[in-house]
Amino acid sequence: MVTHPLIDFRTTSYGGRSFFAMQPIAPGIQLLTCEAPFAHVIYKDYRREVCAQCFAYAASVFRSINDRRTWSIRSCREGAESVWFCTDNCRIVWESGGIGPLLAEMNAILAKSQIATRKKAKDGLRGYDSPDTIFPGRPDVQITQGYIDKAWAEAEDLASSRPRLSSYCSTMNLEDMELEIARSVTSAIVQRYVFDHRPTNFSPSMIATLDPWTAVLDLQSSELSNVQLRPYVLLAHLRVHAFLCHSLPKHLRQYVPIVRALLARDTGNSFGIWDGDDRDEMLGWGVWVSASYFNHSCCPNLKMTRTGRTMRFTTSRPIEAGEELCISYIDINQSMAQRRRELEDSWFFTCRCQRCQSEGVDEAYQH
Ligand SMILES: C[S@@+](CC[C@H](N)C(=O)[O-])C[C@H]1O[C@@H](n2cnc3c(N)ncnc32)[C@H](O)[C@@H]1O
Repeated sequence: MVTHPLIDFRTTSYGGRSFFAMQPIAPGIQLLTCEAPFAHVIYKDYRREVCAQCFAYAASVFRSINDRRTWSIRSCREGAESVWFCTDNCRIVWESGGIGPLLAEMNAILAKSQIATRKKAKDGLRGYDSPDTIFPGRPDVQITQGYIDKAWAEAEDLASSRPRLSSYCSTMNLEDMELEIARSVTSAIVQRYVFDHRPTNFSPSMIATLDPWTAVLDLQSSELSNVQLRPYVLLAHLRVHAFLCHSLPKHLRQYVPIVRALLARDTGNSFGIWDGDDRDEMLGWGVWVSASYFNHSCCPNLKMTRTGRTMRFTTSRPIEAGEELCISYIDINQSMAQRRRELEDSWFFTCRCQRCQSEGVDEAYQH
């Protein structure tokens, strides 16, 4: 990981690894830049309104002109889905990067595959939608790591037999959100493929980090907490895995073993792709790998901004030597109880930041 010379990376006593200031740092200093997400998806409803290269949102740019909501510059290649851009320059950058055009082809394959299986599902055929026939246990069992491992072992076993997989998947009615998850995972697979087949004169401008996969595996997994809190997530992930094994072409299928590791990490490490600083609309999500090492604080000292695909982290106040460098994962203008609930429900941890600790002490004192 490439970081600023003023910052150090070490383990905290309360919440895994984090960044710290090695000396006093003035406000407005940019400490980390993450070029591009390793995995990302723009939601279906926004795809014509969000530039595929820089994520500019048409409705924000043309706010004063009510009828202009979609971009008009389009890449429309045979065998690939149509993709929209805010400028010709964005289209040219996207087309020259190698990842974009391959991803558009893969997304067209996924969309076709989903339409075919959905039609059969509507015709009354059953397939992958009866989890108990494939996966061990029942929804009312206590979910342990062993339970999840067993379910994944079953899913991998299923994927190893092409006829069984085709029979299950041929009538699978993938939910819209599952397809978004599949697209996000596919963006990581495509990026990994392009990285592995990069030419010797390769320029890393479109690739998230120089060794993206090792960095992703190093991120904290929240698989168990996520599935314990929302058991339906396990089935959704297993369905996405089966769908990708079934739908992706052979040269990308070899990367499907990364699906579980990625899904285990993306919930606790992804950032929303928002329309602007006011965060009115979330257009999709992405994983900017090294940005995921910032811990949360309800009194953060860093501001996070996105310009195009790039995430930047800048000091928002004077920082002392040794101070932890934190961003906020949530809206910090909420009460302590609301903040705590949101962090526990969406991020699976109890906040131990200084503000929560002092407000917690105050609260206990009042009772
Ligand atoms: C996005 S990761 C941050 C990097 C993480 N510390 C690591 O070692 O990979 C989020 C995780 O960090 C920990 N964490 C972040 N902020 C925290 C906080 N304010 N209080 C307690 N744990 C926190 C939690 O374990 C949470 O699931």
